[in-house]
Amino acid sequence: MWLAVITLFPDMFDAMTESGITGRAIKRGQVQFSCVNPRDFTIDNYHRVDDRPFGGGPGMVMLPEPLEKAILHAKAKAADAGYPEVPVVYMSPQGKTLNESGVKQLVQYDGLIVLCGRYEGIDERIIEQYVDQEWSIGDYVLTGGELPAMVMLDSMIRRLPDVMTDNQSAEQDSFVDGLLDCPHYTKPDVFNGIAVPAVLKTGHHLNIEKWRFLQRYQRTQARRPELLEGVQLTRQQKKWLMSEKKSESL
Ligand SMILES: Nc1nonc1C(=O)N[C@@H]1CC[C@H](O)C1
Repeated sequence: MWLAVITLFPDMFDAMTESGITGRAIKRGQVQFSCVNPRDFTIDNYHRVDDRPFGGGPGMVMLPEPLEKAILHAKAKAADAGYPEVPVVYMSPQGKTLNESGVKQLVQYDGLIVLCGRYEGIDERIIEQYVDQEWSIGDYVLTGGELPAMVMLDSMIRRLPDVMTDNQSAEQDSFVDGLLDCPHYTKPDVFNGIAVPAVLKTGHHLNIEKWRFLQRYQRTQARRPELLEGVQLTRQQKKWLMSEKKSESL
């Protein structure tokens, strides 16, 4: 996957490119990643990238010209790399709230240009002319779009084929089928007097699968009941649920 991030703070992305599973995917060439800094496209002596908002009010707004030049530069780089049609995604609280289905949609693209705002945001005319999708990581305001971009890109990169090894599989993640994740345990058998649930040590894979499903269903029911509306249970899961409800009613 070809990725370019337009940001005034490219060094922030070292957290994603220099370590972990995302860093490994980039080093392996599974992801081509680069940053484009709008400040490199300024023409004034002060390298201005922002100015005061028309109509007054607090804060500053990112100037459209450096952003336009940075976007066009990123599009040209993508085309040179063999990706002529790369969507531009702008991270903003006004965007659609990112969730697992949004990640699944975004990771289908061959390439993406991610635009990170700062200050009060960017000139609206850039959004109107160049932004294809606006995405938000939640209803709160941050100082910049860089952390939201890293959150979104992290969730996308881990879903690319062969990025996660078998035992890091993304298939059993939370939300992958609409349910929250089950509890996880590792050594030691007893920690601070609390033992690992016995079923997990039986080696009986079907019983373990049943236990994990019931834990996920009950945890979702207790913490995020609204998620259950979109859950499609398998025949086996419905049977497990029925038998659990019967045993509870006894
Ligand atoms: N929540 C979010 N999800 O994506 N982006 C944000 C976010 O708060 N962006 C900041 C708003 C002003 C500043 O320009 C950057």
